[in-house]
Amino acid sequence: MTVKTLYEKVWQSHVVKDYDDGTSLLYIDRHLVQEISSPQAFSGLTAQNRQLVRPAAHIAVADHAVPTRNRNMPLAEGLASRLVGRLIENCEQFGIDYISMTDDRHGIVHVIGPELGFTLPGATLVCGDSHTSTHGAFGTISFGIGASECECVFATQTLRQRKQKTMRVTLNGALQPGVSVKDIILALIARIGTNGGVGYAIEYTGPAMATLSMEARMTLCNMSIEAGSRVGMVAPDETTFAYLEGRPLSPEGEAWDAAVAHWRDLGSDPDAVFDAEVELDVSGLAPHVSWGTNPGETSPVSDRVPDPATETDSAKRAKIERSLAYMDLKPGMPLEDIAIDHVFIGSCTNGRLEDMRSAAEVIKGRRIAPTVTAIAVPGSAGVRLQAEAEGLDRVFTDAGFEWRGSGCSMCVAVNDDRLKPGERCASTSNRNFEGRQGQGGRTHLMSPAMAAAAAIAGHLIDVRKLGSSN
Ligand SMILES: CC(C)[C@H](C(=O)O)[C@@H](O)C(=O)O
Ligand code: SF4
Repeated sequence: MTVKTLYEKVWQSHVVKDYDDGTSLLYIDRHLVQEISSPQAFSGLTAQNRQLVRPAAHIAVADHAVPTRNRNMPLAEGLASRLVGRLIENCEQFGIDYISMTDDRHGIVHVIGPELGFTLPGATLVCGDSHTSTHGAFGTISFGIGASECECVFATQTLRQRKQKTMRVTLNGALQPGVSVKDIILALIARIGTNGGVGYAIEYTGPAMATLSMEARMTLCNMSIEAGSRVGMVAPDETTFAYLEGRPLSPEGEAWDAAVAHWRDLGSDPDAVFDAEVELDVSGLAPHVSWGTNPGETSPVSDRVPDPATETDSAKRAKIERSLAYMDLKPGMPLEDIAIDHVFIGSCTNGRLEDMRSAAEVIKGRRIAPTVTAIAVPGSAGVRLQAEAEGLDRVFTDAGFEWRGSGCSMCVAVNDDRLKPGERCASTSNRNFEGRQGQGGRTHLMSPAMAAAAAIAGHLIDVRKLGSSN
């Protein structure tokens, strides 16, 4: 028996057929469906008069376009009502479980998959959404697919794919207080670049990794795609099993015991060889913020805005110049001098309970700066309800935040939550592309604690400088 990595084990157990060109037909266990990427796939099925081979393998939810306010009101005519209406019709026609906006299971696809126990170790899971890498935190091969691939999964429950190379990212040391997994992934992307992971399935491992909660692991795997990697994975361990036990769709009784026994064997063999190795010591890591227009344009918050004049590579220099022009930043200014207008705490990267807790801890007993508008948007109704049970909603609203209903919201500005041209936002989301949070809007990516600190200070600031509020 040859030694294998986690990725190779899960891959091999799903191969239906290997082709001569190096691709394989993979069995796909599960498929999450959202309103933006599915209409074309459903139309394709209808046009060819095809049915789903396994309707129970799919769950649908509208997360991108739905409003985060007034959720009990009918949707006003517009994009959201068209997209949601179409998804409901399609789910009825094809027999898919549709989770409505007012359902307690509602949320961003990548938040509810794990919450429901739909995401399981050793499985293959796809979604027409690039942040499907999130689910790899469970030792799942999960990746984003295009509309025609969604159609293929609906009709055949298989996909023809090329196996990725493997990259091991070893996280050494231990995080200091005030520093979080978001800082790890931002630092990693700054180091390897937004193309550094292209063609690789990343496995995160190492002493710092082992101590991370499932929610933190999801944040890590979520942003693998921002390093160019479609797949990010973590080997299942006791933390994974404890998270999944008792979830609505998790196996039960003897099936649970058998599943755990299988999942324990999924970890990479000790002698397994990876195509690429990256090591990161997280001990001295400072909180990071992005200053540019891709997630790799990120620095420790104590740094200054880079000066393009010091960059010798002309293409890189031009990119920095363009980023600074769009972001309206001056070379050499301290990052902490950047004043912000908005704060967004949410998204499939950092809209989970621990994120809400960590932001609430910073703002408790404080008020947001008078120049700032701030929203906290739980990634799911489950997160919202649990946060409310802990009184976190009051912590946010007492500080001047708005507390909203679940969805993608200001991460992508497909609904009404968006920046106006020229506005600047401290955001816990994953993408800072031009116009991402609204046309002409400017995004600085950071952790929930750092975004909370920015809300209080009115500008970017190292959360560790704020000290304790009470
Ligand atoms: C709308 C969707 C297809 C898109 C994605 O693929 O990721 C969105 O979720 C995003 O984050 O940009
Ligand atoms: S929260 Fe943002 S990144 Fe995640 S699925 Fe929604 S739009 Fe995409």
